[in-house]
Amino acid sequence: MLTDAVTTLSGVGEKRAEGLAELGITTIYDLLYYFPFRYDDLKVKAIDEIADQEKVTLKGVVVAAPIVTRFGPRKTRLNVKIQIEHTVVLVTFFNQPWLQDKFEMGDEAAVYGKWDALRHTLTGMKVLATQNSEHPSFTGIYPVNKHVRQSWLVELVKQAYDRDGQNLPEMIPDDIRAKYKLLPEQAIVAGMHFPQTPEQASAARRSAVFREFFLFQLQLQALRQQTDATSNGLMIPYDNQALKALIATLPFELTRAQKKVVNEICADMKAPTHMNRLLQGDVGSGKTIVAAIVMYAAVTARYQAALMVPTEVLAEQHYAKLTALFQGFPVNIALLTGSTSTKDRRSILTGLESGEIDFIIGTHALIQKAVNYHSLGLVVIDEQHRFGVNQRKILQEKGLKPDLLSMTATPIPRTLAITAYGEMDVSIIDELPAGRQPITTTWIRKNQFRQALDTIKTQLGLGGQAFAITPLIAESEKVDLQNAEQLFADLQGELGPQVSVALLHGQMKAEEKDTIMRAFSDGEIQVLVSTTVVEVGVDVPNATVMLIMDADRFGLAQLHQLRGRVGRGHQAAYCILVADPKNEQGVERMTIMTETNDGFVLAEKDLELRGSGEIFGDRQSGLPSFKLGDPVGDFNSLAVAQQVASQIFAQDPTLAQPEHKMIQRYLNSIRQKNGSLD
Ligand SMILES: Nc1ncnc2c1ncn2[C@@H]1O[C@H](COP(=O)(O)OP(=O)(O)OP(=O)(O)O)[C@@H](O)[C@H]1O
Repeated sequence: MLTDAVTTLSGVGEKRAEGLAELGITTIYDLLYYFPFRYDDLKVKAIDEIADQEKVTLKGVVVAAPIVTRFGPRKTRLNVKIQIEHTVVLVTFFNQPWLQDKFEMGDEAAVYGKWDALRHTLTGMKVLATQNSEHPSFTGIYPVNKHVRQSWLVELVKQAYDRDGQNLPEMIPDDIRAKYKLLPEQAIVAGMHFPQTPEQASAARRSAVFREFFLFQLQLQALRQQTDATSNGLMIPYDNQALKALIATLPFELTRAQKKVVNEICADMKAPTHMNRLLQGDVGSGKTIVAAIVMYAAVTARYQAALMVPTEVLAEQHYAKLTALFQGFPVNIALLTGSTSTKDRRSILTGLESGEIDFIIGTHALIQKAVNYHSLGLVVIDEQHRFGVNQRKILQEKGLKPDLLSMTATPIPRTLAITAYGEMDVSIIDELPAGRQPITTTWIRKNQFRQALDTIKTQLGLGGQAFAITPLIAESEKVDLQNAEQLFADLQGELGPQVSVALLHGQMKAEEKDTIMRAFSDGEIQVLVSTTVVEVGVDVPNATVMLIMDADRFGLAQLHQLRGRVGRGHQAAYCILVADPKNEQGVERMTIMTETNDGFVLAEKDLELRGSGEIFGDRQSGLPSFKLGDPVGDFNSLAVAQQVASQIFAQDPTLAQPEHKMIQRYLNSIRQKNGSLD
């Protein structure tokens, strides 16, 4: 059965089951829908057919024995020459010295890698068996981990498919499937896992992407139905005088744009309709204070307000800020995250239920089953694309259908926003607070690193602080950490012991991260070396330098977010991108970063470049992330899925018709899965 555990398949022991669970696979169904993220075409090609940078397999005779050389502290290079007809090709493998044993002079070798047409060299990625007729030449590559290897996973999928592939329920109703020429489920699964040709894979992908969007849109529709059902939502009659009193205590004047959006949001909250509003504002435009003001509005009308943010670092920071802001005001604020102690948690839960706590700030800990609210009237979600629809839905159910305000720093076009999030109103903060100095962005090559050091030294001399960021390379946490540690050591060495440099990374305990962030915020730490845990929302106005290593590995939206961590005070600020881009796109991204500070311009460019699937890690794109589909590249599919899902709900609101039974069951199962997050 599809609901059986993967352990019912042969060969799945405890360790492997654990490894699979880490990948989100616990049942046969999960396994069958765990798709490759790309395909490698291992077919051997002739040299003159290969395009520059294309990934290909070359087969030839080893004509020079392999040589391993070391460079840098822990890096190696393995060179081997193979002859293909009359051409000798140099193949280089980085950091895989053990492959040396795979090459014998005079033997035939097949190597898969990336072709450099100019130099006639191949950067090797893997060595293939030369007689591999039983292995298909077109193979899927899956995200895996140390207990789950590619080849084993493929075998396991086959086993599951042979056993249960014919039992897959059809999620997409027949008429829709026929109308849009979509494959049935079994064909989707087979085509995604075992395609013979690129064409078969892309046909399967087309249907699989639609299916993914369709299921997502069904959830959006369910959420919408729920909020519509209370056709008159909450009326929050806030106390305008109290708001004015709060605003009067701020150390700055609100910008015109901030005043405008506060008015829009407050009017919406006061109206008897349900609020579903998106607040867009570029990095540093002052969204947090807007959130604080409208949350206070809810409190003055005796409702509770919740602020949900994507990381603990951010939750801590907002908590500290809001606590300071509301000193002297009758507001009881609490913080709830995954690392809140059991004792504190218990008293917070009691306080929320009794209504004693007015404001709660936290991560997705806020939607755990055990959390009950007394009178939740307003929910603010920061960087909503980091949360799933269902997580939003659960938070909604926890209150009296509270008003909802989502915040994002990424300006996405309205049609795209609506299609990706459902119908909503949009408020925009279109100006930055007065007195901000533009950030000067420069792009340097790695061998010009000295220049970056000079800027950092000068800025530290002026009393400023610096961030130094290394990218997350999802394939290996170990390498990420190594890179960050190396940069930390380099900077400490260069800047000398009188400068306090600290390292912050994703694998640290929340408490540790928090202590470091606080010390940086208080100016005790001058240089903070970090993996991208500081990317969103961190606010340290005294920081004036943002150094980003391997900047070409980031997408534009993410670079803009990172850059937005500086230039938040009155001093001039600098963003230094260090990168040796490997292709045109990388060069283009670096260049445009140096040309504009405007988030809107960058967002447009980002969407334009995304189409080609170039961007590395798009968590900052402001859009929900899908396993397969790309809301930009596959926009049409997303739009059709929305249309179809909304028609289904319009015709059959209770999903009682037989052809919608599967959909109803699916939505219920999702609900149960996420409803028990504890
Ligand atoms: N009207 C204003 N005048 C001066 N400073 C302001 C104003 N509004 C906010 N600030 C300050 O600007 C900084 C950035 O504000 P905030 O953290 O709210 O930005 P944000 O929009 O949330 O940015 P991000 O998306 O980068 O997190 C803060 O230090 C805040 O105190």
